[in-house]
Amino acid sequence: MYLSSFLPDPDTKSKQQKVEKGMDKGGGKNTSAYALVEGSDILKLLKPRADFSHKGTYGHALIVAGAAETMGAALLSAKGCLYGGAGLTTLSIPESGLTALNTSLPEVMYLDRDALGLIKKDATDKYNAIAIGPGIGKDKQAEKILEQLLKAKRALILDADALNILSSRTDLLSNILPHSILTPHLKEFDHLFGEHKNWESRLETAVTKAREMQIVIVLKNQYTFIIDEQGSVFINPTGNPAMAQGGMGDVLTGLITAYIAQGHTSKDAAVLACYFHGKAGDELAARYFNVTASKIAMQIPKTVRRILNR
Ligand SMILES: NC(=O)C1=CN([C@@H]2O[C@H](COP(=O)(O)OP(=O)(O)OC[C@H]3O[C@@H](n4cnc5c(N)ncnc54)[C@H](OP(=O)(O)O)[C@@H]3O)[C@@H](O)[C@H]2O)[C@@H](O)CC1
Ligand SMILES: Nc1ncnc2c1ncn2[C@@H]1O[C@H](COP(=O)(O)OP(=O)(O)O)[C@@H](O)[C@H]1O
Repeated sequence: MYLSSFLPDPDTKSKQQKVEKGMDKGGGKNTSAYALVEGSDILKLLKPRADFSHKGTYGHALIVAGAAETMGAALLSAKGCLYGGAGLTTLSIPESGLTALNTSLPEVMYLDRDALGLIKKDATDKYNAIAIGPGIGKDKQAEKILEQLLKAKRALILDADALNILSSRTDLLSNILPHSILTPHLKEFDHLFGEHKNWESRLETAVTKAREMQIVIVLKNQYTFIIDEQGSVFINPTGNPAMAQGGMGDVLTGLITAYIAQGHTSKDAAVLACYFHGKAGDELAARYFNVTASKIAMQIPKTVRRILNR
């Protein structure tokens, strides 16, 4: 299989560039080999729910998201995290969203925005994973929250408006810690790292930036590319156009956060989340013409169970 099969550009130089099957064959330090994620890779990464385990075993995730008009993005991320199996999920939203949170997701806890300043360095507080971005907006207040979290010197999952803020505050990029995960779609990526004429050059930049910053980049599209800290590129084959609806990325962010909370590395968390997100969408698309983001989140435990039972 060739790289061009996974790119929307009809005419790309890399037509003859081979994509290997199986994650173990990912590109090394100085190569740009592409590896296709397969179900067998996912089975190797999944951690079973162990006997005698409890909520503490599966980590505590914190998601900083939402604003008055985009509270839905926060709720969808929290839903992704909850259904992704985090032991505990806490959502930091504006207080105006509390009733919506308590009525729609009673399992999820709330953290006041003012308490974000208490997040400690080096994971010495109770959160095993921290995500910021879905629906937080791009105003000064959102910028301040992002700056504050970056100061805590923790690896973060950065999505949506957090990426938009970084595009206009590029000085903050140097505060992103190694093993952080950036989840841009095409436009967010180009705003952040410059305009690209085609996907091949966009991918090259993603590889360079992931290596330079020692981060994981989840470059979202029909086939999402996951680029790890060494610049290895993993292509996610799951997902379909029935999933092209708002809020889908918010759920993905919650899922990634759930897998980090459960102790996976940044690359593995991103690979697992993208695979299951798309696979849930594929299962639903067999029955529904289009699938909503909420439905994807709720399908995740069934999808994971099915794959484990294979
Ligand atoms: N319920 C809620 O509260 C929801 C809240 N949300 C939250 O709101 C915030 C802003 O989100 P947003 O959708 O307004 O802006 P953003 O995602 O930057 O898109 C802007 C434009 O970019 C383009 N574009 C996007 N994807 C593309 C792609 N893959 N490939 C190519 N182009 C692509 C497309 O432009 P077009 O192609 O239509 O010209 C699109 O119109 C953010 O924080 C998010 O989390 C949403 O999640 C929805 C549910
Ligand atoms: N046609 C498609 N095929 C497969 N996956 C898709 C398709 N359209 C969207 N998605 C997935 O949905 C998500 C969209 O993310 P994003 O653009 O950030 O959405 P939002 O901001 O509305 O939450 C990505 O994970 C992307 O891979």
